[in-house]
Amino acid sequence: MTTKRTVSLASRNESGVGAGDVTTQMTGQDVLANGFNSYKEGYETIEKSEFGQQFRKLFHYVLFPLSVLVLMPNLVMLLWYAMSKCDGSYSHLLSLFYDRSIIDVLLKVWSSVPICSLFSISVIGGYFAWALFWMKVLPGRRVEGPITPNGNVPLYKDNGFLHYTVTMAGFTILTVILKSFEMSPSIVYDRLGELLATIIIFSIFFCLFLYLKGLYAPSSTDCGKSGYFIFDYYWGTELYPRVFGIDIKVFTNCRFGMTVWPLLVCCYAIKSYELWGFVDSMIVSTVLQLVYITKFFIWEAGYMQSLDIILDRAGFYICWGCLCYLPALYPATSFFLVEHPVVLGNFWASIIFGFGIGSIAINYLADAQRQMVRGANGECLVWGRKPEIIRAKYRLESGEIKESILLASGWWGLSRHFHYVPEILLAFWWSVPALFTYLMPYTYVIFLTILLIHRSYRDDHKCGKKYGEFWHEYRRRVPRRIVPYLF
Ligand SMILES: NC(=O)C1=CN([C@@H]2O[C@H](COP(=O)(O)OP(=O)(O)OC[C@H]3O[C@@H](n4cnc5c(N)ncnc54)[C@H](OP(=O)(O)O)[C@@H]3O)[C@@H](O)[C@H]2O)C=CC1
Ligand SMILES: CC(C)CCC[C@@H](C)[C@H]1CC[C@H]2C3=CC=C4C[C@@H](O)CC[C@]4(C)[C@H]3CC[C@]12C
Repeated sequence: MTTKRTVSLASRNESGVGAGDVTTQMTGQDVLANGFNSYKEGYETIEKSEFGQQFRKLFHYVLFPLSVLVLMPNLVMLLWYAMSKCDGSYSHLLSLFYDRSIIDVLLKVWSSVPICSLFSISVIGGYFAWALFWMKVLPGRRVEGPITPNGNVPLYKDNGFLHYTVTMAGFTILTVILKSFEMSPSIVYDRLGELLATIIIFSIFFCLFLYLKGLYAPSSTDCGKSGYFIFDYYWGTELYPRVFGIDIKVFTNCRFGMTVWPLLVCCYAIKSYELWGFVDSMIVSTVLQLVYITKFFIWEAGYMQSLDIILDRAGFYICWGCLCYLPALYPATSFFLVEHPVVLGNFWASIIFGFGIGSIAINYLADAQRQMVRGANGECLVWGRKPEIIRAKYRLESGEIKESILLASGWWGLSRHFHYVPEILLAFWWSVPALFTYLMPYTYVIFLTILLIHRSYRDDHKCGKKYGEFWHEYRRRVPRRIVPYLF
């Protein structure tokens, strides 16, 4: 409960905001009572019985995270095995299970590669050293992340794009040097299995370290535990852990996951070139992925305001996910194309490329629009008109009332997560060069669709809790979740 103090929450005219604002006049107490409680009530009706509550708790804190912890490392290795040893065919992979038990198949897969070999330790260790070095020394403007529920404002060095450029340049130089020794970075394609196995094992211990660090030496007050070890290990115990000044989530998500992805895509393209020469399907898919990743690094400061950073703690889900799952799955279409080259011809290659670039552009514009409106405090034009905005109030843990802008026009007026539509489409466009004979090249698009639908619910839940009645007002104005008029 907050102390009963009156706060004027609708200083619309004082702040000089335009016609699209919500004109709600409430006290701080009213907002917190009406907004937060109504949301909570809706949530609590689901948990009617004592049994229901207990089961929900058990599922949320133990069963679900435990399943993810057990399944994901094995699924990553099975994905690699299907890609490299089963001709990219899931039915071929499934046929292994006909005459063997699951354990036998998993043993076969894991034992087919050396774990922690000198090669894999050198490659992964070498990349870690490279990324940490440049992350530390490259300059960048200081960017403030959004204020956390505990009132902390995390600071970042915005050197992601520079880091990406230096790394891609370094990769090009390394490729030339290796060539003079008759070697090639395509060895990464040949030995991906042992690299994945090694990083999986390393990351499991790394997440344990993060769990302990959050409990015994947290970097800020945005930390804590639920009391369930499995859940805390899976979810993390700290929002913004730093080690020797290195922001762990920036490292795992951006300097590792998002940077290793383009490196792998390039290694696979080189392998394809070595096998077949120039193949247009590989080129289209590779260039679209590289444009998308370049866009990500241009927008990296914006990523610091996304769910991964402001809501998800540094645990197995995000850190293990970005160290292992992302490098295995996200470039999977390129891996597939190495052994399944397709000649598209200029016409289809240009059509696919054009749609891919269009989708990337719309996704970027939607993300940028929201940031622009917030940055300009609503004093700007959206699609040539004054933006419709909601000045949404929320309360920090300390009880302090803050204000944020919710944009309800432009891309954000079409649906509440319209930017997910081009995000899914762009992934489709870089997968479709593999055509439709196999399911494998669409694994990422399928995963992404599920992830983003689930994420839209998570975000609604988070924003409903944070903004209460203001979020409901936004939902009334923009009723569709992702697809305009439909869903
Ligand atoms: N390829 C992949 O695997 C994935 C890619 N993505 C992409 O990453 C990017 C970021 O997406 P994501 O992190 O999911 O979420 P968003 O960038 O949409 O961030 C969600 C946050 O934005 C704020 N917000 C919500 N609605 C509005 C509004 N109408 N006006 C202003 N602010 C609003 C809220 O934060 P606040 O608390 O600040 O109000 C909300 O929690 C997108 O381009 C997405 O497509 C996302 C997930 C997976
Ligand atoms: C079950 C888990 C192991 C699954 C782990 C999933 C994570 C690897 C991914 C979850 C959300 C993903 C991302 C969110 C937003 C992004 C911005 C976009 O422009 C680029 C991709 C990404 C950084 C993306 C990366 C993987 C996730 C963190």
